[in-house]
Amino acid sequence: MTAVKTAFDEGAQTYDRARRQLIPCFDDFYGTALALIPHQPQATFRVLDLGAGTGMLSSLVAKKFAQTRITLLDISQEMLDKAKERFAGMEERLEFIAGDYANGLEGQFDVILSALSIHHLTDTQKIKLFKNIHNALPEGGIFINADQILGPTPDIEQVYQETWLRQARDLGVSEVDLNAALERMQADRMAPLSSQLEWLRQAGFSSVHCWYQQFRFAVFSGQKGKGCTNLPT
Ligand SMILES: C[S@@+](CC[C@H](N)C(=O)[O-])C[C@H]1O[C@@H](n2cnc3c(N)ncnc32)[C@H](O)[C@@H]1O
Repeated sequence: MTAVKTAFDEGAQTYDRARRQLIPCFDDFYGTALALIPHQPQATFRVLDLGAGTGMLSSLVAKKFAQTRITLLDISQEMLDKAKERFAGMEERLEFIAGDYANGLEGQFDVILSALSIHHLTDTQKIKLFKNIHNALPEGGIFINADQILGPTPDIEQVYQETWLRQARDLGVSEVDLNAALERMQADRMAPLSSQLEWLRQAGFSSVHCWYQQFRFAVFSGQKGKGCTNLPT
């Protein structure tokens, strides 16, 4: 995990500026994750954002759900420091924890979500994390993961990678930001979507489903208990 921490500590200052180019489907990707949260805008509930980084996803949650308490967990203190700047004035609703979620989770949450982070774990660590997430949720609680996935075959993986590079360049990403992203991606441990959905089922989740995919980018979830409780219809 040291390589991941170092990569994000070093990239924290410039991380935000190329997000919309590096995630060509930005609005649908984050928007789907947000739409899956099974609560009314005025509801009070607890959210844990795994690998929250500079708070991109948490900020969307905080804006849509004005009463939530959000815990931002990240291994990089530098990324969390940028998140603190983003949330200046809202601190009473937020908790910032510097730590490695592969080492276990503390506390109970109604919604656990993550964006572009869990692909840094090995498969064994992902399987363990999914179990720990299930344990940290109440009945009806939901886990939502918006992440990069590995192509299920080498030729499909090549299409994912080439499509991503072309789309990012078409959107005008600078070579500096693209190279920084490619450098960070050296530490990626992506897994195919089908494996991850199976690991969620094995961890005890129901209604395990991928709700959105655009080549490399997928949004999938599982609920604890009966499943599809209060999901948007
Ligand atoms: C690509 S950034 C995504 C940040 C944010 N979720 C977003 O959507 O912009 C990945 C983040 O995950 C964090 N991260 C990676 N592995 C982690 C781990 N095992 N424990 C905690 N944070 C981790 C990194 O430090 C980094 O801030």
